[in-house]
Amino acid sequence: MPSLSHDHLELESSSHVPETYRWPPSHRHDYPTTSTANIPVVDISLPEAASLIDSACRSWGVFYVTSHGIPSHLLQAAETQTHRLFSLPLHRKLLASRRPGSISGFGRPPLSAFFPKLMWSEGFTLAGNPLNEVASTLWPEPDHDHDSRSHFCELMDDYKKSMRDLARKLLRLTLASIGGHGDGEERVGWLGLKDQMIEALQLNSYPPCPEPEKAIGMATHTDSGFLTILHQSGNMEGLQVLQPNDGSDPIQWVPIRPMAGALVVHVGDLLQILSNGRFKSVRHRAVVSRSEHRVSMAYFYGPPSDVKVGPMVLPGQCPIYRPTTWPEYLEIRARLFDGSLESIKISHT
Ligand SMILES: O=C(O)CCC(=O)C(=O)O
Ligand SMILES: [Fe+2]
Repeated sequence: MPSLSHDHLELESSSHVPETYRWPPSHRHDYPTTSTANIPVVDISLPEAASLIDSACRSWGVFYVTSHGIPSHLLQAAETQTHRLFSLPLHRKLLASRRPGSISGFGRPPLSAFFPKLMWSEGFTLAGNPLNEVASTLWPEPDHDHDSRSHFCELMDDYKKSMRDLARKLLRLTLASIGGHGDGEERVGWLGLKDQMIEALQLNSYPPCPEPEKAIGMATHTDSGFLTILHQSGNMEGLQVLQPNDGSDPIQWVPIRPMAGALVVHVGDLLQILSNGRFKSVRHRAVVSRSEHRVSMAYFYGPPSDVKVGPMVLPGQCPIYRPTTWPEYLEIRARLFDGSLESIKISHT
């Protein structure tokens, strides 16, 4: 496989999509794309927010959240920082490359390993490592880069804190509807382990593509944690979700367009496990544009690393998944990818 730097040069300078990025039509057009669909919108200030979330997680596995309390200037400033990071020279970004076995750093998304072609994107994962360590790699000159560094750290810190609070609120509302009679939260001791919940911030950059119909920004996948909160560049399409097949509608790709004042929330695999299959993790992907440079910021939220997540079941129900920790589940995904949830199903025959 060509080196990342070589790929990147191709990405930046090409007037066509090189072979290594050219996806077979069967991958890109596996299902038709629709232009309209009623993606649920949940105003979390409403008294009925928990039941709206329950319905959204059961039907779509994705929803827009409004009244989330995160100021638009913070979202905008974090987006600007993301653009700044990706516009750094390649050699700087490569200094912060993801090391083997690590989640953090610059590079292709780990899910690349499961696809025969490369994706038209760059990613940067901020997970666990101190922000100033990352920032001093990207902006190494102590005097000249001091402001860039501290600005980046302050903003990303604020952004992560706001996302953490929102994710916690959303998870509480979600738990109210599983495990019976609103007692979900008391039945999961780990939600009290506030500081040990695991988070990761994934910054994605999708440069303009000369032949967008031949490339894919991010291939079809589900997210692995409980919830993902996604902010995307305003007025730029890219994210699509696969409409779940409820037997009546055909399976189709549905664009999740940016909505002013709203963030996008995805149900991840661990929430599907926790809810014993009541909620479905949403399959999604990102497509690219001929003229626009889109960025997105995905905040992943999950349990403390040593907590086994198993189904919360009502009396008389059987658990359909065996308990797993997030790191164990990531190991399974690294081997089986799409088959991971199926592989931890309990057979009751
Ligand atoms: O860029 C997007 O809209 C999707 C990003 C995504 O799915 C991810 O980072 O897991
Ligand atoms: Fe995702």
